[in-house]
Amino acid sequence: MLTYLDVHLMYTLPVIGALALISWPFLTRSEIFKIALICGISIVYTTPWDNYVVWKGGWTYPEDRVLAFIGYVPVEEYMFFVIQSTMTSLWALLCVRWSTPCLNFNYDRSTYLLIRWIPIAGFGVLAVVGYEIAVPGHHTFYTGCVLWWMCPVLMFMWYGGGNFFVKKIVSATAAVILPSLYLCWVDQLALKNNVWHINKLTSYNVFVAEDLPYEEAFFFFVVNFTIVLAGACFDKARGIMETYTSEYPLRFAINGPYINQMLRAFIVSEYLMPSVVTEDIQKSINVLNVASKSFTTASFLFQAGIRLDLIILYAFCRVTDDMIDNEPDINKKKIKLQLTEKFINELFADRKSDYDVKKKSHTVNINWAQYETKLTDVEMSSFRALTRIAFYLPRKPFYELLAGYQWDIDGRLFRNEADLMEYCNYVAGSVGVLCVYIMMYRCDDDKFDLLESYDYVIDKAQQMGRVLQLVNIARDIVTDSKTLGRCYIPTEYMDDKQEEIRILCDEKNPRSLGDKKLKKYSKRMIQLADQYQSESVDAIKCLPNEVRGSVLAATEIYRGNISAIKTSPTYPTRAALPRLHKIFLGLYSLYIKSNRFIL
Ligand SMILES: CC(C)=CCC/C(C)=C/CC/C(C)=C/CC/C(C)=C/[C@@H]1[C@@H](COP(=O)(O)OP(=O)(O)O)[C@]1(C)CC/C=C(\C)CC/C=C(\C)CCC=C(C)C
Repeated sequence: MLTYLDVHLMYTLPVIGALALISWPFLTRSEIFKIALICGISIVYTTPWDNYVVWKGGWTYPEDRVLAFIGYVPVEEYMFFVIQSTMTSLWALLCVRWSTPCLNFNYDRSTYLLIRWIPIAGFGVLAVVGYEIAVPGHHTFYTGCVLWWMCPVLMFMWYGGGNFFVKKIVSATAAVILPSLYLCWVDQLALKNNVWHINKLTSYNVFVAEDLPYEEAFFFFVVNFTIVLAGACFDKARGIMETYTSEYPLRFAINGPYINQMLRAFIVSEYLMPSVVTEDIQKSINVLNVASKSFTTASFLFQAGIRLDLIILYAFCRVTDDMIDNEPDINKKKIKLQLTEKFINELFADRKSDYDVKKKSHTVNINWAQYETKLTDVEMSSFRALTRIAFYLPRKPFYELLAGYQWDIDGRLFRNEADLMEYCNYVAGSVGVLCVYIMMYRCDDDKFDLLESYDYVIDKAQQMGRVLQLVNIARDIVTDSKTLGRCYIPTEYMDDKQEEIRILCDEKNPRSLGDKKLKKYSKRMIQLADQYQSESVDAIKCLPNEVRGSVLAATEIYRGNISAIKTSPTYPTRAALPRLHKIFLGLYSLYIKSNRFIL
C-alpha cells in the first residue's frame, strides 16, 4: 500500500537530493535565501487556502495513507509545499543562471508597459472570474479556487519581474515545464493508488491523462510558474543592484536595509535606468567572447555578480592590451599608454594609498570628452564599465599592469627567469589580485574578510596570475613572434641568443627554429608554471566558499592549454583544448577536485 509519505520518500525527496547535488556549486547564500524565502511564503500563503479547499471537499485523503492531520490537511501535504518550492527552484536555478541579468532588462518603454499591464489585467480578470466560480460543491470549484488564490500573487510579481521573465522565456519555460510534468506523473501514480482523491463533484472531470484530472495538471503548472516567476523577481532585483551600483550601493546581506533596497530594485522599471550601462556591459561580454574561449567558459561557473565584474575587468585589460599591441606606430603606442594612465589617475584620484578602497560606490570625476575623440566605441565602453566597479578595487595593480604594457612598448627582452617572472607579475599577478578583490566584494557574505591571511592570499593570487601568464607565453611563442615581433623566452634558454632573437623579433619567422626547439622552450616555461601552480593553489581555501570551486575550475581550464601543447606531436600555434573538453575539465574541477578546499 502506497502512502503519502512513501510518495515523498520514493518520488519527490530523491529528486530534490539529486538536484541539490547537481546545483550545490551554485548554491550561494543568496540562492539559499531565495529558496528559503519562496518556501516560507508558500507555507504561509498556501496553508489557509489548502485547508479551505479540503474543508469544502475539493479533495480527500484516506486516513490510512497519511501520518496525521493538522487542521484539515495531512502533514505530508505541508511537506509538499516546501518540496515543490525547493524542487522547482533548484531546477530553475540550473535552467536560468547562465545569462547575465542585465542582458534581460527591457529598456523599451512602450513594449515594457504592454508586457507589464496586459498580463496584469488578464490575471485580474481571472482572479475575479475564479472568485465567482469557486462555488463549493460545484464542478468549477477547484479551478476557481486556484485562480483566485494565485492570480493576485501573479499580478504583484508580474509588475516587477514580468518583463525580466519574458526576456528569459526559453529557460524560464523549461524551468516551469519539466517539474510540472514530473509532478503530474507522480500525482497520477498517487491517484491510481488511492493516496488521495479528487472530488468529482467539484472538478470538471476532464482528464489530461489516465486518472489525471485537468485541475491537477493546471495546479502544478500554475504553482510552478509562480515559483519560477518569484525566482525571476529576485534575480531581476539582484541584477539591478549589481548593474547599477551607484544607485543601489548596499552589498548582499540578510538584513533590513538590504531587503529594503532589494524591494526598491524589484519595483523599479528597467527602462527608467540608463541603458548605456548595459550596453557597455554587452560590449565587454563581446570582448570576452571573441578574445578568450577559456575565460568565457570559466565565467559561467561564477555567480552572476562576480561573473559580471570579472568580465568588466577582463574587457578593460583586453582592450588596453590590444590598444598597444595592435598599434604599429611606436609613438602612437606611447600616446595610448599615456591616455590609459591618465584615465587610471583620474579614476583613483581620491585614494590615499596604493591599496585604499572604498566601501560604497560614488561619483568619479572623469573628463570623458578627452577620451571620446581618441578611443573607439568598445574602448570607451570598457573604460566606462570599469568606472562603475573601480570604487572597491585598489589602484596599485592597475599601475603594475601599465608597467607591464610599458615593457611591451619598449620591446624589452628577458635575460633570465627572474625578468620573465617580473613581467608576468606586472601583467597577470596584478590581475590575480584584482580578481581576489572582486570575489571578496561581490561574494554573498558581507562579513567576509581576509584579515590574517590577506598578505598570503594576495601573494598567492599574484603567483597564480604568473602561472597563467607563463602558460599564455608558452602557448603563444609563434603568435607573439609573428604578430607582434615579440619574444618572451628568457634568452638564457637559447643556444644562439642573437640569431634566435633576430629570427623571432625581426624576421618574425618562428617556425624556422623548428618544432623541437619551440617545444623545448615551451616545456621549460610550463615546468615553471606547474611548480608555481602547486605552490599557489592551496590559497584557494582562504577565498569565500562560493568561489573556491569556480576559481580552481577557471585556472584549470586555462591550464588545460598545457595538455594541448604536450599532446601535440609538433609545436602548435595557439594550442587550445576543444570546447567540450574545457567544459568537462571545468566541471571535474568544480565538483570533484575542489572538494579538498571546501570539505
Ligand atoms: C572568469 C573570467 C571572466 C575571468 C577574467 C579574468 C581576467 C580579469 C583576466 C584578465 C585578462 C587580460 C586580458 C589581462 C591583460 C594581460 C594579459 C594578456 C594576461 C593574460 C591573460 C590571458 O588572457 P587572454 O585574453 O590572452 O586569453 P587567451 O589566452 O586568449 O584565452 C593572462 C594569462 C592573465 C590571466 C590571469 C588571471 C585570470 C589571474 C588568475 C588568478 C586568480 C583568479 C586568483 C586566484 C586566487 C588565489 C588565491 C590562488
